[in-house]
Amino acid sequence: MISTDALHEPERTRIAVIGAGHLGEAVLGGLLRAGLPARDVAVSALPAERAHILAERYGVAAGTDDAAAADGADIALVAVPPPAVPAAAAEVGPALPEGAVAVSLAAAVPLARFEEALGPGRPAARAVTNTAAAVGRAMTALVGGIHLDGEARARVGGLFSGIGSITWVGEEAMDAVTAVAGSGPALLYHLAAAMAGAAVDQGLPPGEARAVVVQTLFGAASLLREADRGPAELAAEAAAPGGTTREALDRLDAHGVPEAVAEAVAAAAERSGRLAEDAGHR
Ligand SMILES: NC(=O)C1=CN([C@@H]2O[C@H](COP(=O)(O)OP(=O)(O)OC[C@H]3O[C@@H](n4cnc5c(N)ncnc54)[C@H](O)[C@@H]3O)[C@@H](O)[C@H]2O)C=CC1
Ligand SMILES: O=C(O)[C@@H]1CCC=N1
Repeated sequence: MISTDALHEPERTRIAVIGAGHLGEAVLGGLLRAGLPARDVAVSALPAERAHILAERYGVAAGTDDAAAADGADIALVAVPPPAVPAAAAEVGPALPEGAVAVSLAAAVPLARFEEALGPGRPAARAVTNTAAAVGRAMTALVGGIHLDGEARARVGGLFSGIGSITWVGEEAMDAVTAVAGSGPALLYHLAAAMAGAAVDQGLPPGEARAVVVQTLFGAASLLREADRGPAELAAEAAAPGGTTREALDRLDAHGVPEAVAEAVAAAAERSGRLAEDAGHR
């Protein structure tokens, strides 16, 4: 009897991850966690030992050949360092099947440069995402290329929606988005480390301090996401007149912390612009 399983198989989306370092692995892990079958993923990573580790860890096909990973993929995610993007794209573009989409996850590299390296007519997009993809909580900003039609746009949007939230933006917003969505998690980890260290100074055991800080950040982020009030109102609600929170907020303001955060974000955005200039992309 002929098996009809194939007739009932939901449409597959085969994914290539080109360059699986910190970000590529986070996205890979998030996609698998969201239900993408490992058999539908091909990874290209350097050096060969890294590819071997990823194959063992995730049960995916992994090697060092970008074109081999892209061959047969519906969507190729290019997560190599910015200077390596043009060469990787030149391998990936010709290897992808007709209609398949290439997405650059690299900071700074303009979409037009990525499209040029992929070759003529290739549907493409640029994404800024972050390592919270690993737990399905990424923030991803997407820019669509000139050959990305509505169907392909929906496929790319759907893929990134599986690992967090998405927004489509104009490319002029990408330096700012890179500073906030890309670099932002590290700013918050930096803050978390300072808070945990301070809690230890105040007498909490390190394990306890970490657990308290993590749940506090998680709770605050969750409330911020769900409440109908913004961050200033939520801060005011937590700061009773003459109380402890007011004391702490006043100290942060006296040290210019809001200005320092603004300066840090501006520096990251400016660095994103300079990265592109240094690589001759602007
Ligand atoms: N780490 C992060 O949180 C974020 C990173 N990005 C972007 O993602 C890209 C990767 O960043 P990270 O993962 O942090 O760097 P990483 O250095 O951890 O990973 C890059 C990986 O690409 C590999 N590689 C280089 N050329 C390759 C090629 N031709 N084929 C296959 N693999 C190749 C390297 O061996 C390395 O393992 C960068 O373009 C960065 O701007 C963007 C947003 C956030
Ligand atoms: O630090 C970087 O350059 C990358 C891009 C945004 C986050 N990480």
